[in-house]
Amino acid sequence: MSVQEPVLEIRDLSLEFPVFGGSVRALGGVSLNVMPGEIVGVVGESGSGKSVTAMTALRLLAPGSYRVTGGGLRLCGEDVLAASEARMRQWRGRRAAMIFQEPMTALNPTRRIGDQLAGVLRVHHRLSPRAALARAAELLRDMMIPDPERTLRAYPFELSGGMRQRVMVAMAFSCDPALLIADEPTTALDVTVQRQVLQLLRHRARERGAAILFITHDMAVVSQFCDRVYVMYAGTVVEQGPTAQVLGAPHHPYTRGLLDGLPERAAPDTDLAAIPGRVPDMRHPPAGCVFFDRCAFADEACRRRPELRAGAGQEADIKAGTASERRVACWHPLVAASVREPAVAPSAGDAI
Ligand SMILES: Nc1ncnc2c1ncn2[C@@H]1O[C@H](COP(=O)(O)OP(=O)(O)OP(=O)(O)O)[C@@H](O)[C@H]1O
Repeated sequence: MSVQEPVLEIRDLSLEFPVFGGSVRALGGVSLNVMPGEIVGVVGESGSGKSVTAMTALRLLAPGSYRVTGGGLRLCGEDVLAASEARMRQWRGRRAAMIFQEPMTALNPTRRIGDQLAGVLRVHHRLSPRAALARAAELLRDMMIPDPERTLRAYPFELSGGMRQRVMVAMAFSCDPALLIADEPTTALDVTVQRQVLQLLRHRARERGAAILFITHDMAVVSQFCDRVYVMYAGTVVEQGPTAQVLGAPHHPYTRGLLDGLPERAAPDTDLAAIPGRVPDMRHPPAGCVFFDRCAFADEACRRRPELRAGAGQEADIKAGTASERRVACWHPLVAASVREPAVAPSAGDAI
């Protein structure tokens, strides 16, 4: 793999789940890439397709439960959809490792932490039991776990949520992957512990030169943690770009809606803004803009599907090569639309 090649490259991926009487379109032409060492966020409400994107990168969805209807993806330059299952087993952990939200479901409750961590190390690095345990202790120390030897002797239920998540991160790093895929890794933790785990995760990734694909519904976490961000809605990317640009001046009304829901953006003593309406039923995906039903600026033009393109004022940046893939899928991006009145006033009673 060359230095310039993405560790993960998803191109126009469409995927559906067959369900009784039809199918659910989970992804409708998603393109996304992660360069070596980058921390890339994927943010959106529940049901927007974040987890399906993450799971597909490692082909972790149950075989036979889904259909890829278009596009493809490459991990470290090689085709994930065409790879054999034996090849995928080699890639999982080594090329990309997954960190899940709830470590209790990923860790075996009946085995000590040391056995589980050393087990992974022995398989992947062919270490002796003694050397594997020593390496496991080192990995825990790297994650700032006090008294690693004691933690190695513990069962998962004996550890706090924050410690279990640190163990999961240590395990994810055990095979030195080029990419970590973290699906809501700290959602179950309180804010202080969440921050500690994220800082450690980022520090370790930077140290090892690993990239992170970070799945979350939390814009605040994206702003603290990610270099670039993809905003997903109803199985599509509606906006993408460097985090500071996207969060500093969102072009898509949906991104703006997510940001307006942040506590620090709300005026004191007011309710948090919520985006009116609900995500479309993806058994019958909308033909035009996926955000049509909930968008205050939607008009007749929006009955056609907008492609991802450079936002208003970006053309010069693109020519100069400084646009860093800033894109928005909207017929009325907010830079232009902010001077207009909404076409339809959102109904407050419909808030989710
Ligand atoms: N096994 C499945 N069968 C049918 N539909 C599914 C299945 N898994 C996911 N979906 C559908 O695919 C779409 C995308 O789901 P996905 O889990 O990726 O969303 P998400 O953004 O990760 O949401 P959350 O934050 O709640 O996990 C949703 O419409 C979901 O209902």
